[in-house]
Amino acid sequence: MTTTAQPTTAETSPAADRASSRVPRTVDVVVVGGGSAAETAGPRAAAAGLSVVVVEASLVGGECPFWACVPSKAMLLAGHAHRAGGSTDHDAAWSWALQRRREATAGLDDSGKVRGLADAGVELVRGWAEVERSPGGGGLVRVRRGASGPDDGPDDGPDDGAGEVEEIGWRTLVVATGSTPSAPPVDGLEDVPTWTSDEALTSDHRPASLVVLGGGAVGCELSQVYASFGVRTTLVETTPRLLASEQPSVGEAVEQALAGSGVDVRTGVTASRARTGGDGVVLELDDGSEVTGERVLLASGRRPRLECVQTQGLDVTDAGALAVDDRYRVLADGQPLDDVYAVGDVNGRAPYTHGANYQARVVADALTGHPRAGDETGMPRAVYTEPSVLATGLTAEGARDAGHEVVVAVQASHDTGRAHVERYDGPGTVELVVDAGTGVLLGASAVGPEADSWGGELVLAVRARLTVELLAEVVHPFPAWGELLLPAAESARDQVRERRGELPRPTQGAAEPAHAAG
Ligand SMILES: Cc1cc2nc3c(=O)[nH]c(=O)nc-3n(C[C@H](O)[C@H](O)[C@H](O)COP(=O)(O)OP(=O)(O)OC[C@H]3O[C@@H](n4cnc5c(N)ncnc54)[C@H](O)[C@@H]3O)c2cc1C
Ligand SMILES: NC(=O)c1ccc[n+]([C@@H]2O[C@H](COP(=O)([O-])OP(=O)(O)OC[C@H]3O[C@@H](n4cnc5c(N)ncnc54)[C@H](O)[C@@H]3O)[C@@H](O)[C@H]2O)c1
Repeated sequence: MTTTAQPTTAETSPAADRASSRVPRTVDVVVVGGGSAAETAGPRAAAAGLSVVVVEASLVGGECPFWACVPSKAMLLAGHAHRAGGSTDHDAAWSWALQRRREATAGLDDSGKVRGLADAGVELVRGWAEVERSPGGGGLVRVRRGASGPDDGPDDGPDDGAGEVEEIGWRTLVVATGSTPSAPPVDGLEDVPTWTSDEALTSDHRPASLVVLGGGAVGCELSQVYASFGVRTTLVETTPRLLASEQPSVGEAVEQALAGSGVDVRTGVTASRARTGGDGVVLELDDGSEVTGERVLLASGRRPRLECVQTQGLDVTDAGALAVDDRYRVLADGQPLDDVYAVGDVNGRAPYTHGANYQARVVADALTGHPRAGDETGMPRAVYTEPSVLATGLTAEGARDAGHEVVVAVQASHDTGRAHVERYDGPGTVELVVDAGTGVLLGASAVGPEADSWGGELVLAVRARLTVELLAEVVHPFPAWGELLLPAAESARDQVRERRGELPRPTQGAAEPAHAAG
């Protein structure tokens, strides 16, 4: 991300502050990083009467509204509409998609969000923060005004305080610095044209062809975006299937959907070398084959941003995230610190906007005198391809690792009233992971049109630790997509009953014949 934000009237004025900046003031809470997590935690703490400063080096709102969730969804929806319309005028459709993206991202203008913080009583300081902890608790942040990164010099924008260092004392620190794209170790990659998702979601350029490296959420979503607008798109994924951390039915269904959108999906192969040639870039794969494209889109994961606390003796997980306990207090030498929290992507536990927001709510409660443990049971994982994915809770492997004996029910069906009405014959897959003894739903995934919405029922079921006995009795309105859940719930229920030696009830089937009339 390269954008450096300019100050607005809602921010503290560096000129006015210059004198006072020599005498550090101390506030109750400093939040480093002004993304989703900060936008949730900051106003809640301020509403309780705490003095709160948010330090942001780039745009207030962080990744989600400007470079990630929002532009990618705008492009996915535009691409879906274009495919559904059947037009081959990709130029016109692309222009319209860019227009939709600009509207959705407010043209990369964060002034509305800046006003939101100010209205909530949160002070914003623009610049790059570095943290220092004091031995007795609390500490300082040093903010280099106008700098957007650790190695950036001051910019020469209208911020006449650019380059100044302001010190602000904190009683409690919340690290909410997010994550940044990480490039895989592929020889020659630094010498060929590449994009990260940040660049792909801000560029107006529609390449003739693209190689997407990585088949996680970013790779799947952005492959479908580009293929929808006529870009020859190849997706390369090391593991044997897409979305490999989910149950197998998820990746299989999404692969079918991407292939249907024109993506050439190559799984089980790793890029070993990149060179210029072909359409621009040639990527040599470890099975001896090659793929080419105008450029490579790096969708191979992200790493937490720890620069601001690097020298402060905080514990880091094997995955490079700040280690936290279940109250999101940061660990040092294995012990939680009472005055340092980490929320959002930087702790690596639930790297989604809703994950950041949930953790921030838990921490805001602690800051305002109501400490509690976070419970991420049922945290949803959505992928907004068409059809979309909603997964929650444990996979079968995760459940077994946690000591459960599991039954798994998988149902792939588009035989519902809704599919009939919408003439939909793509993937419609529900997979349930159930504790074999108790029948409690431990994890679930759904792939189908609008699964991100109707799959919410599975999120609630896992969070509330409901049984499949109950789930199989839930009635869905006809003709709603939610009817896809019934066959899987009944199958899981019957498997659990069989194990207990009880006779299975006769299943009724999700697809009532009424929809087939005529
Ligand atoms: C392409 C893409 C699509 C995505 N789509 C979705 C989606 O649809 N749904 C979903 O839930 N999630 C999605 N995500 C994930 C989501 O964007 C992140 O989980 C979320 O933005 C994390 O919020 P955060 O507050 O932890 O960090 P961020 O939003 O990254 O905010 C951190 C902020 O900290 C600032 N910062 C860092 N270090 C410093 C410092 N030293 N000083 C000052 N400021 C600093 C950064 O400038 C940044 O603005 C997507 C991610 C990508 C890449
Ligand atoms: N809808 C959403 O909520 C959403 C959307 C996009 C991203 N995100 C979040 O953004 C983060 C980053 O997503 P991501 O998809 O970049 O990361 P990821 O870690 O989920 O997936 C990266 C994939 O790249 C593959 N890979 C790594 N090196 C490779 C190589 N050399 N060749 C081929 N494949 C390689 C990995 O096997 C993995 O499957 C995640 O935390 C994700 O949850 C969320």
